[in-house]
Amino acid sequence: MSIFSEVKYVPYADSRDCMNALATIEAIDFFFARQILLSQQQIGSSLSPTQYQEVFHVLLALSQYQRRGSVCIYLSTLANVHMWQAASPDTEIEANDIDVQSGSNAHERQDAQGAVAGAPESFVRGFQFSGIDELHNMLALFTQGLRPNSYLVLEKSRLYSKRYWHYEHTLCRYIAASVQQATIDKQHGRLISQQMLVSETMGLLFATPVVSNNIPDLQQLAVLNSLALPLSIITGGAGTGKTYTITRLAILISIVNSVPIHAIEMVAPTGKAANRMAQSLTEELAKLTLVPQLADICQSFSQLQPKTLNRLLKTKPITGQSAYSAQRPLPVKLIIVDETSMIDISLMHKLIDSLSPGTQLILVGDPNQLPSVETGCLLADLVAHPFAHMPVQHWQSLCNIYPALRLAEDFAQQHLVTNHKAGRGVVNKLVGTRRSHQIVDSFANAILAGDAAHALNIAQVEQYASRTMPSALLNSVVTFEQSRGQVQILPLMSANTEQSNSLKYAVDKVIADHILPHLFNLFKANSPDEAFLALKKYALLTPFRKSYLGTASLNQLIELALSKHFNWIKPNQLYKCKPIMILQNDYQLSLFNGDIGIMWENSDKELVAYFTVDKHLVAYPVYNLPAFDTNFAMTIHKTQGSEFENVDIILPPSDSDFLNKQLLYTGVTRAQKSVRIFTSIQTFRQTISTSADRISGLDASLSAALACFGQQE
Ligand SMILES: Nc1ncnc2c1ncn2[C@@H]1O[C@H](COP(=O)(O)OP(=O)(O)OP(=O)(O)O)[C@@H](O)[C@H]1O
Repeated sequence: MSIFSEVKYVPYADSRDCMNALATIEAIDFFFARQILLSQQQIGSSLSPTQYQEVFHVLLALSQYQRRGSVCIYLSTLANVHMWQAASPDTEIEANDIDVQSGSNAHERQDAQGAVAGAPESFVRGFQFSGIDELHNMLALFTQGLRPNSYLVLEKSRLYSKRYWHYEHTLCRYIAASVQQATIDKQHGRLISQQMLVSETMGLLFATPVVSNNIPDLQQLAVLNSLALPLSIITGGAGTGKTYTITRLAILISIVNSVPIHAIEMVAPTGKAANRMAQSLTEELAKLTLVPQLADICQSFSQLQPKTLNRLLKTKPITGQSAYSAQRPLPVKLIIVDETSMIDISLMHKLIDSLSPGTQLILVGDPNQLPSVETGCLLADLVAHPFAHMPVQHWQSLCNIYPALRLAEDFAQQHLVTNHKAGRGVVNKLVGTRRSHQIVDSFANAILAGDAAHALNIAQVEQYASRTMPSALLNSVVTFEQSRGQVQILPLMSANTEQSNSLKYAVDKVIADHILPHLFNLFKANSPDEAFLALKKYALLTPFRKSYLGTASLNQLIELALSKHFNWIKPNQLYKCKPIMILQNDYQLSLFNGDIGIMWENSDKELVAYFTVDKHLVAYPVYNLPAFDTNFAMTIHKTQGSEFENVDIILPPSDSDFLNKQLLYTGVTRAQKSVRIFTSIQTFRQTISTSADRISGLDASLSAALACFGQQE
């Protein structure tokens, strides 16, 4: 490619020029699009220079969508759209407010404000895409001209990077093969011959009947259903009894399907989640071991050590290569994966690729939580597909295995079974939290439903005077307070004071009035044990790590405020009772990214860090610790999988779709008793009307794969 032709087809001199012309585009998008265009050797053969320039913009969009977690883009989302225009002047002023006060860099500003600050409006002109037919023809011609090992795939109107297309297709083929009706029927046939064993074991595992008042117990139904399926998914919100259910399911599978303990693996995406799975497993086994007939099997199950998915696959940290693959499959018969919502498409592909034929896979998680940090939102996509629902013949097979279910026939007809031909009964949904306060649960569900009116109704909003606030950033900042079934809204600061014109004043006031009283309980602790109990009672969450209202800044502000009350507290230093969070996994020390510890003196009066490992307090010398941070405030992302009695969430305004209902739902469902959200009504409404939707082709690809296998049956 000569310099001359590059200038002709890449419409920007360099990445800076491109970023100046297109708001929210980053340098990496420019280099991605340029690389693909320039590696296209037949450039100029079938498309005009103007068309190549439009293809260049489609590639920019693909890069941007993938960077934000989508697996592909639909050309229809671009058709006739004018993208990447300048933001409105109002928004820019607001963004500048934050910039001045926080000193955050451009990237963080983008997180906090939707990446609009900086370039004057006249330069941020955006790009107008053509209609769908033109776009489709252009991309079809362009991808046809690509070399066979090219980076792009156009399938129908979905444009993928080849890697993601491959992951999605492999996954859909695996799923379709696993849930073929013939496979399911065969399993049911086998289980019917073991009816007695299933029935007796269920009676030992569960204290209540499988059907009461003609309504099935959803946990037991999930267990019976999953027993027969090569692939099943168990979903539910926090505290709906997922671990309770999978512990019993694993025992039942082990007994009925004759799976030895060494052929069972329990895994989670992070070390912290695996640790938590281990704790819940231990608790459930302790209860079951009281049933004499189950004591032996519980004893064997206590040897199970939940681990991270990468640990199971023996993935090398630097190369990312796993020891297990299609060539060397995992010697495992049953794999239960917890916190599946956090798993990205590439890790899931790795797991699927390394399964031995006949391995039973059970995916567990809450599809409404934040999607994975990397690409895709697999669990939510799978749950939304019609294959989730149970076909009539599947329900009847279950009733044959477990005749007691027939008492729930009417319920099943109304709520469970479907006539949809794609239905395979793969998803088992648990409902009703057994842990959180009912009002927290209702509030979280209203957030999820995007129902601002209902959520605000639950919160009993009182709005405060806002005329003294300086900008949209501050002018309706309020506090929602919700405790023990009550929800209040309190003013962030008293109105009509000179000082209220400052964000710093507002945040200091929230810290002094609302956050410190909770933290004082931590500093009353007389031992690390008591300190850990205090940490379970309260957590302060924010969406961001950087920016003025991010964890780094809040931790500093809180330390400063605390140092005025306790003269031995020195900001940025270690001191007794300081909470810390581990930032990277250390398998040897059994410390994992997201683990929370507390600084305390040991018997030699040295300051050491205490962590709870396998339910025991373990002291670590500070010099031995992996990277860690102060932890008075933590990001919502880091608290996924943790729970606290009372939770405060700081929700600053943002134009970015980074603030969305899944993020807020995840934060709110960390609370067992009460949650307060420091925000404005406007930001609250905007957050819950925004969804963290990521684009994938899973729905279409899975339907096509199911249809393909259906024809073979
Ligand atoms: N059917 C049941 N009968 C009695 N107790 C139950 C039942 N189901 C769940 N529990 C209890 O409710 C609590 C929450 O259950 P569990 O930990 O299984 O929920 P979870 O959905 O895994 O929660 P999380 O999303 O936080 O991981 C546990 O103490 C568990 O023992």
